[in-house]
Amino acid sequence: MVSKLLLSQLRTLPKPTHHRLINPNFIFPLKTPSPIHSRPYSDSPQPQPPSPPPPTNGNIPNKTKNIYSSLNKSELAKFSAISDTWWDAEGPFKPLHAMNPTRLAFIRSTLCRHFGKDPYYAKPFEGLKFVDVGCGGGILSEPLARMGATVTGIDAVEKNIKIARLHADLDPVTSPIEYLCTTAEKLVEEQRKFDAVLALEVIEHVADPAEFCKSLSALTVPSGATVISTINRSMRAYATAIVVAEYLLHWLPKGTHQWSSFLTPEELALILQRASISVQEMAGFVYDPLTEKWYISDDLSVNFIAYSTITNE
Ligand SMILES: C[S@@+](CC[C@H](N)C(=O)[O-])C[C@H]1O[C@@H](n2cnc3c(N)ncnc32)[C@H](O)[C@@H]1O
Ligand SMILES: [Mg+2]
Repeated sequence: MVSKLLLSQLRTLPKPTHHRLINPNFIFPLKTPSPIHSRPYSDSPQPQPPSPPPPTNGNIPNKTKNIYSSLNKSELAKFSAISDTWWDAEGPFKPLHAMNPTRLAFIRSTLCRHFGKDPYYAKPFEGLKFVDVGCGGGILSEPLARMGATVTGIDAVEKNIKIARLHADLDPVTSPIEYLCTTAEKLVEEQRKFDAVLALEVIEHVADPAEFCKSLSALTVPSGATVISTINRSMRAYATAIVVAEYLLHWLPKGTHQWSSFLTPEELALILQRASISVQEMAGFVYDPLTEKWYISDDLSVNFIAYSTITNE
């Protein structure tokens, strides 16, 4: 009976496919270092890299301006459909709520070290400007604001930004958060700069991770830091983050993640390096089903996070 139920759940499971970075149709300049935005950012005409490959998988083409767009329409539709559940700790974002204390511990420790702040102080990030790229309903932006940061939260889904705004306005400590429905590349065009740029669990949902990292780099001040988390493209991640989390335990809606969109830690480090970002520290997040808690670990095989700095070339 149980095995029949499991089989019926697994029948619709997609098989792992090639990652887009190794997909022959995906043009990734492996040999020649890609031209990177100049720093400081200038909107005067710059030598332009060759046009990106035509968007696939629902990516939104930007024909009018010929600028890169990180938007992947089908990925955004998934988040739009569940936007009203952001603050339901038992809903589809349960894993992010559960992971939040652990990832905030990593952020507090690495960024306090980076900015020479006291991690034991209640508001160590006072005086620093942070941008939370792909902020969703604000479950990371809010604790960052509580730790004293001046936070801008951006998301491409309008409904997410509305939820984030409503929730932040419930508390005077979080109400100063600036929430914008926009993209990292648009903020780059506006020449916005931040001390720390965070994009947690977003890169696996964007149209082109390498270009996305260049935008994150361009948003970071030269002495700043970036923090990126995602899921490793390992068989273990396929088994746990997709088969178990989506198909067996229903923590996330089926189809939330495409295994082929995951990056290995090495691939992430490589595309960050090409965006003038140098990884300083990586850590894994491991779930313990007995305590139902997430822990920081050296095991990068499923969920992992990277703290990086800007390289001054
Ligand atoms: C898994 S959620 C992560 C939310 C938040 N960073 C966190 O960890 O709590 C991914 C978010 O990224 C947003 N997103 C996806 N692609 C985006 C893009 N190209 N630009 C901005 N936001 C994007 C989605 O709308 C969604 O809210
Ligand atoms: Mg994700």
